[in-house]
Amino acid sequence: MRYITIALSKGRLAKKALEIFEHIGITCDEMKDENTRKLIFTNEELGLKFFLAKPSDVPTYVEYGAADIGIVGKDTLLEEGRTLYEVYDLKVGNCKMCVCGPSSAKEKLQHHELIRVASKYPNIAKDYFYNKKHQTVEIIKLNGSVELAPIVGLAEVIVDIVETGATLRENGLEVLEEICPLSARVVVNQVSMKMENERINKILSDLRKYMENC
Ligand SMILES: Nc1ncnc2c1ncn2[C@@H]1O[C@H](COP(=O)(O)OP(=O)(O)OP(=O)(O)O)[C@@H](O)[C@H]1O
Ligand SMILES: O=P(O)(O)OC[C@H]1O[C@H](OP(=O)(O)OP(=O)(O)O)[C@H](O)[C@@H]1O
Repeated sequence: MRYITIALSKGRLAKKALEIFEHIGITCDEMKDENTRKLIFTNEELGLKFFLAKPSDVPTYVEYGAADIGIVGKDTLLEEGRTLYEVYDLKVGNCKMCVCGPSSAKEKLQHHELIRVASKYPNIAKDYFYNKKHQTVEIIKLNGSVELAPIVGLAEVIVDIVETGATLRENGLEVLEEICPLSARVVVNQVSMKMENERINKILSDLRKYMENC
């Protein structure tokens, strides 16, 4: 029997995803060992393989069929723009994508001034400013600690994830505009959905039943 392969996003979402899979009888104890350097894990009994990948790579593995199913944040899906089926909202990892900055940047946004926008998510930032707001801005790609950008004068505002708001508060920044809500999604390779329909649909319907009873 062919294995069904599931790609999980390393970091925040992996633990939450593994917990949900455990509730529907899909376990992978080996993967919980935080000291392991192993990259791929097999549950022979269930005919499943799991692997952990960098969140931004999960949609790539799923689009190419190296993984049949993926668990990934909506932010990553929007940013990567891959061709796959987004089938289910797991309603965990809830946060939102926002334009943030010091309160002094509010007016610049309102007056559509030519500002610099720093983000780990340049495509989301472009889509928001160019297509939704019809505002010309300069987008600067960063890889983390994006809140630094307005503090040190690299950009007037940032486009980033806000969950509790603590990072913004502690750095004298605030949400200036909300772009969209985010959460973890289940995605499926388009060919696998047809070729392995029965087995994939069983996993999806078990997930759905569990989530409905939460
Ligand atoms: N407070 C939060 N900050 C960032 N991401 C969050 C938060 N809450 C939930 N998420 C979700 O978790 C995912 C990111 O997880 P995590 O922060 O562990 O990875 P990362 O550090 O962004 O990965 P990378 O190594 O690619 O930079 C996001 O894609 C998002 O969907
Ligand atoms: O609203 P909060 O609860 O403070 O969470 C939001 C912060 O968490 C994330 O950063 P992360 O910890 O992933 O580090 P990074 O900036 O290096 O990506 C995100 O980019 C924000 O900075």
